[in-house]
Amino acid sequence: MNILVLSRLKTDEINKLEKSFPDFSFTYSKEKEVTQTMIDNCDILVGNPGKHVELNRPNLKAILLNSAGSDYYIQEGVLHAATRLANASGSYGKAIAEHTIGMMLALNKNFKNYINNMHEHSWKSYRGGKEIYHSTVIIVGLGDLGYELAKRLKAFECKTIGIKRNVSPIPRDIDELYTIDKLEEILPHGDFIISCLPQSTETINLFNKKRLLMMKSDALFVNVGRGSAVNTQDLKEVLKAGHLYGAALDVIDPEPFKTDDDLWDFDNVLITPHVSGGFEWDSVREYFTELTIRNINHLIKNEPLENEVDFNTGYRKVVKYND
Ligand SMILES: NC(=O)C1=CN([C@@H]2O[C@H](COP(=O)(O)OP(=O)(O)OC[C@H]3O[C@@H](n4cnc5c(N)ncnc54)[C@H](O)[C@@H]3O)[C@@H](O)[C@H]2O)C=CC1
Ligand SMILES: O=C(O)C(=O)[C@H](O)COP(=O)(O)O
Repeated sequence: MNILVLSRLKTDEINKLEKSFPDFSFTYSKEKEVTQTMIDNCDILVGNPGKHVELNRPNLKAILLNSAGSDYYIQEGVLHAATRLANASGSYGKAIAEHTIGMMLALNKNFKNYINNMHEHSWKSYRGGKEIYHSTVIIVGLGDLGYELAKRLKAFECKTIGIKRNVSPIPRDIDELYTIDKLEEILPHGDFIISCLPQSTETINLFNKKRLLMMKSDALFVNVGRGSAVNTQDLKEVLKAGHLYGAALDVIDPEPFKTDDDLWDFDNVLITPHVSGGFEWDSVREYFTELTIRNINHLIKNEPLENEVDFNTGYRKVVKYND
């Protein structure tokens, strides 16, 4: 079996992977440097190849993506019908929970202003702010990202409300769980609304003007899922009208975000360039390496893959929480 690895693993993780499958041959490449010959000679692809190579090839038994999102790969004709697809959900929650709490605090506690003021050596203070303590946090798209966040928000004594597509048993650290049809009923109750939604036909533009205005006028909106869930123009209009405490966006539509857009200049907005989860974080690489080993073993035994992507919904068939 030939395994082509594009993911940015470190030496220890590569050794672990190779030791688990001593009879297999491993090839490594950077995502952008992968060639068609490499693709055509491999059985299992680990990572996310770019659009410059043709993936609709019968030799590809499986692609084990290193992203949780699989938006591109599920499109009609991108993969051969025989190719199985798994995503990397479970890998990113811990890193993204820290980033999300960091963004919340940066806006709530005026850190964004204080950092700006340091450039001017200014002692100016701000009286306003917003506490996370005892607040109600609504997590829309409750999967790995949302659950790892909820777990950490319990240290702030928050009430956590999860919203997902299908009903399931209520996970620990989630106080209330609703399906997406209840979104409009729930939105007015949140002090913080966190979108962890995948991109799908159902989620594109979900946060439009009407739903943004349903949020409390001092709610903080955070997006760490996919930018397409939020109508950027509507968000700008709502913020300009003085509604919402602010917005923290690690993902935004479009990406990269236009340099001349005035949203960059809003005092109550924090934008990070889609960096909350990444392979520089140990937690991400560690989980992903173990997941990859488990999935190659599943392939050998012809078993269903962990995180196998459902081509209809665009995310994994079974959502598991990692505790
Ligand atoms: N900012 C970043 O760097 C990253 C962003 N992501 C994005 O976050 C998404 C979520 O990742 P995970 O939590 O790992 O996925 P997951 O598969 O663990 O959870 C996704 C959750 O979203 C819910 N969902 C899907 N469609 C929905 C809908 N229409 N309405 C309500 N809920 C819906 C599902 O029920 C599921 O519980 C990924 O698909 C990816 O697009 C993931 C990793 C990194
Ligand atoms: O896993 C995801 O989904 C993400 O957003 C990653 O952190 C980055 O994914 P790509 O931008 O490489 O698809």
